[in-house]
Amino acid sequence: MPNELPASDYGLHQLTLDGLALHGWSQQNLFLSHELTLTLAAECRAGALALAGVGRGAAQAVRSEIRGDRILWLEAGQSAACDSYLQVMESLRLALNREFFLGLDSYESHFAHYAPGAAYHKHLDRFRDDDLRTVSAVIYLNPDWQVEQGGALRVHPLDAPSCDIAPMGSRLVLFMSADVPHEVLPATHDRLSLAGWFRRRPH
Ligand SMILES: O=C(O)CCC(=O)C(=O)O
Ligand SMILES: [Fe+2]
Repeated sequence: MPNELPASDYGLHQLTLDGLALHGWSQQNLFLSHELTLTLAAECRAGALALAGVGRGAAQAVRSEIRGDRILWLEAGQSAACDSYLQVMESLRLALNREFFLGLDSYESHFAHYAPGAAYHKHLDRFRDDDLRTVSAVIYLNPDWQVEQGGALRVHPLDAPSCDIAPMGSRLVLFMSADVPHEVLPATHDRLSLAGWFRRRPH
């Protein structure tokens, strides 16, 4: 297809899309280039991240016993690396729409830093008053992560036993925001990521 950006330096695999359709979630290693992952990790470390809230709007509150990460929302133009990442995710949005006709029309994303011991209890990525978040995407920014360091994303698919995914650098995880409960287990080391949500058009 001419005029189309590659999904990333390493490319989106058809298997990743197939897994999402079949099981409601999937993962792919080496989704971002090593170089882009390192640059984004450095920006995440240097950024002014703030404790994340739980809930939405007026009901939002910091409940660090439920959710212990610090976050920084991304804006277009904030850095060349963030723009490269957003471009990769734009290609992913188009691929998801082409494959599944989801009508995804935007993407929102933030850096996240879980300090050692921080966790995020089991939840769904949907708010009671906002059902537009459709596909969740997490990319990890930890180049030398060891499984023993913990910090797994534990997904709880409806039709299968739960599964732990280590937050390895450049790894992408996709899941259906409304269908797949998940949690972040505490780690012994700083755990960096970019978390984001493809939103569908309101009906
Ligand atoms: O970092 C992860 O693995 C998942 C984060 C998450 O569930 C969220 O931010 O909603
Ligand atoms: Fe989540």
